[in-house]
Amino acid sequence: MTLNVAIVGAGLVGSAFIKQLAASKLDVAVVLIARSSKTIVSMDFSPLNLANVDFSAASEGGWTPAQIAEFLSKSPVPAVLVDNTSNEGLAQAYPEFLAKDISVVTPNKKAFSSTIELWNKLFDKSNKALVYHESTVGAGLPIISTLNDLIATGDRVHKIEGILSGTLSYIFNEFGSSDVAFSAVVKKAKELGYTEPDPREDLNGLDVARKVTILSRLAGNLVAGPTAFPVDSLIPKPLESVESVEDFMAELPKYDTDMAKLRDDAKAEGKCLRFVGKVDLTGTPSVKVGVEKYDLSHPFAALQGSDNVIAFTTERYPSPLIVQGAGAGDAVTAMGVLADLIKIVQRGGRK
Ligand SMILES: NC(=O)C1=CN([C@@H]2O[C@H](COP(=O)(O)OP(=O)(O)OC[C@H]3O[C@@H](n4cnc5c(N)ncnc54)[C@H](OP(=O)(O)O)[C@@H]3O)[C@@H](O)[C@H]2O)C=CC1
Ligand SMILES: N[C@@H](CC=O)C(=O)O
Ligand code: NA
Repeated sequence: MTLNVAIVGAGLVGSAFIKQLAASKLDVAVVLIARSSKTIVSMDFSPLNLANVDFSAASEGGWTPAQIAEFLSKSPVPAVLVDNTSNEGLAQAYPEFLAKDISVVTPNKKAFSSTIELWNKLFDKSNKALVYHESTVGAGLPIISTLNDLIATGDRVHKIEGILSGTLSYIFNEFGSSDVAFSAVVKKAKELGYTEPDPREDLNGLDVARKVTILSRLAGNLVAGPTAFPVDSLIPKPLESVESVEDFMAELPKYDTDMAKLRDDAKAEGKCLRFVGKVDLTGTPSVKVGVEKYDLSHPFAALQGSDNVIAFTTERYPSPLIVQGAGAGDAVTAMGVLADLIKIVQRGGRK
């Protein structure tokens, strides 16, 4: 076996990742699979059987990030943490893994949009372990790799602009093109697996703000974090203090007419609504996230389903380089995570 892998998180993305990994026959041994309260582990590093992941047989009790890092540090071959959770604590612990030469692959945006101090630790040149996070922006679409390649080869980014949320793309595509209620489309986006575990993180703009923070930082503009620039929220004011997701979803239909008015006003102008993120580095750097109106002839108006579209305007690409396609969903997100793991295997698990 070339590498030992711990998979933390076996929800929508994690389960799809396990299926794709099993089918890929990649030369790795999965030695730990964890959910929040159950952990399956092979203490002697013999490979777990991915065709039969049975949490019912696992003993109760989740492992802490420190326990997982300690276990992987004993691996006789290079080890990789695949974090398929949206957990903040695990994200904050990546430096502990990197310090033990354990590589990290993840679709979890939390670490990369956290403090600059954490960002610097993740990308410290002295780390021997590797960090790949393609699915943190645009799911499996080649956005992080494209931006990294542009920069590594000496291009200069002028602007990055796009629709970066699969959930909000789906909502505005569906809601904008029919008379369906806003709350019904939000519910459907959740059922389709596009939303964050808590869909309010999509609706309040924070998920897009996290992605824009990551893109801005990779382009060299080290914004302090996702709350350091203007972000529009689609959460009705009276629902901001609602505690549970269930109560929030139950209350949302009361505000359908407000959202319908926004849509109908845009329609009356011959326009449509889109939720966009922008990084502009042409003068004083600026970053923003919010709802904008677009002419129906604009490429952003013609998206389908959960499509994302990202336009990079650079010195070499004054007519922007555009990446477009499904930007959320279990299979397309897992594909980005697996492609990252394959890169780590190809590099032998170390820099
Ligand atoms: N869904 C999508 O389209 C996309 C998702 N992502 C990202 O992928 C990640 C996963 O999303 P998704 O699969 O939809 O989320 P889910 O809620 O379906 O799954 C999350 C999984 O993480 C587990 N988990 C949470 N906390 C811990 C912990 N402390 N220790 C161990 N396991 C834990 C949960 O355990 P349990 O099963 O016990 O609840 C669950 O299995 C998120 O970071 C999301 O932002 C990125 C791009 C697109
Ligand atoms: N909730 C996110 C999932 C991918 O990052 C989205 O809708 O884009
Ligand atoms: Na991506």
